[in-house]
Amino acid sequence: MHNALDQLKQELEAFGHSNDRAVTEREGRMLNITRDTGEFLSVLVRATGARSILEIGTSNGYSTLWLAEAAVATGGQVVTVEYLESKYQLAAETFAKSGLAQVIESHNADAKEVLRTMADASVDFLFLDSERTEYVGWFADIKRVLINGGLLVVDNAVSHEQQMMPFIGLLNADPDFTTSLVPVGKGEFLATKATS
Ligand SMILES: C[S@@+](CC[C@H](N)C(=O)[O-])C[C@H]1O[C@@H](n2cnc3c(N)ncnc32)[C@H](O)[C@@H]1O
Repeated sequence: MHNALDQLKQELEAFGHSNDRAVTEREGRMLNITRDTGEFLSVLVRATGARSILEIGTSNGYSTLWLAEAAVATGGQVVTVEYLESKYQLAAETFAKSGLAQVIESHNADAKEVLRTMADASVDFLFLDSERTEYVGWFADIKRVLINGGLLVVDNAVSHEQQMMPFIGLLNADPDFTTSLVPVGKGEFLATKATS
């Protein structure tokens, strides 16, 4: 374990917990993934050898650190998207301290627009942790940008089961996806694309 990086992760965990306890308004909350989800993402990126990694929902960059650390191991790159300027700036500070900035491309943009302009089959690994009510509308582009054999991981599949149902229903009903719900953290829904 890289000590300075782990120290930064621990600081962000402590900040996220205290901030989110004190702040009620959603835009001011960090809503970070849990540490075990970070570990799980790290294993998945390494095991799949993913190089082109897209994260939707940066917040202050905590989950990005786990993805970027694994991307170093695979020789990959993480593109991360956050539409709130304030959180994009917080994430920039996180990345500058992380020693991982060289593998992170951070965008202050609406994920819908980023997805719309991305090339077909350009993403190996997509981590989706954003505005859940938007996911159904993004489904066609998510499917289009994933490579054959690519992996989609969606956070909050257990913590927000009802809200996630329409999107998970789409993935489960699509014969091009093989899916699994994993009870790690807030519930990670995995969908791998394999079109013939
Ligand atoms: C749950 S938080 C992400 C937490 C982050 N993945 C982590 O674990 O550190 C969701 C983030 O998605 C952002 N977001 C919501 N809708 C978005 C959109 N349409 N495009 C880009 N970002 C969006 C929110 O501003 C928020 O910061």
